[in-house]
Amino acid sequence: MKKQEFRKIYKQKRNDLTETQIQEFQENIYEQIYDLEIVGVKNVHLFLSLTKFKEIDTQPIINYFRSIKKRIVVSKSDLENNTLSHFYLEENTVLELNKYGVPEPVNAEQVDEKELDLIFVPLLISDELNYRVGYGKGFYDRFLSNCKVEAKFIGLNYFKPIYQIEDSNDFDIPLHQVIYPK
Ligand SMILES: Nc1nc2c(c(=O)[nH]1)N(C=O)[C@@H](CNc1ccc(C(=O)N[C@@H](CCC(=O)O)C(=O)O)cc1)CN2
Ligand SMILES: Nc1ncnc2c1ncn2[C@@H]1O[C@H](COP(=O)(O)OP(=O)(O)OP(=O)(O)O)[C@@H](O)[C@H]1O
Repeated sequence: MKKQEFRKIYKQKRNDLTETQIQEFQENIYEQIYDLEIVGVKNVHLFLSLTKFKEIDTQPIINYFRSIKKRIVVSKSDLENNTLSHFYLEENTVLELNKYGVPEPVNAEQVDEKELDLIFVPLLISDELNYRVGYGKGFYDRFLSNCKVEAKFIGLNYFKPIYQIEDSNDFDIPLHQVIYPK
């Protein structure tokens, strides 16, 4: 199957999850994150959840990394070019919803991609080679292609990877790992 079909199916599957399933899946995902090896990690990039699409709530992950003194970085979308720029998220950073409903920082210090050590990536579905399907604008493919080679990309999903996305292309950057409920 191709990206477009997977996108439709997994948007629907996510939408169909019950609140109880979501709670249970999230707890399992958080536990796996708390067990990650994070030697040498200073700056952790996270997405701020789009609640209308029932994305995994990243706030507990943010709280965890803060508690162990990592700095949190989040993005702002440029909707003309489908690119992201990145900013430190502090306790007092003001957030505003963009056109898509993604919370974004308004008064924050910018961070270069090359400063990021660990990047959590939103996705609808991934495959056994860790290629991903997102909402189809290529934001993360552009972003990850500018990160340093030592940076680690970890996808977060409620669903187990499928065998293969048939139409992955040269722009698609495979993730190093995908965390899903086990
Ligand atoms: N939390 C979060 N932030 C993120 C992403 C993400 O997947 N999750 N993105 C990951 O790349 C980028 C935003 N990408 C998005 C792309 C499309 C839509 C969206 O609402 N699409 C509509 C169609 C709108 C249109 O085509 O104009 C839809 O799918 O119904 C939302 C976010 C950057 N920030
Ligand atoms: N590095 C890049 N430079 C130019 N175009 C790109 C780049 N990466 C992706 N694109 C283009 O962006 C479009 C969307 O890509 P794709 O379908 O892989 O999105 P996605 O990974 O599902 O979405 P997202 O990353 O926003 O979650 C495609 O037309 C692709 O060719």
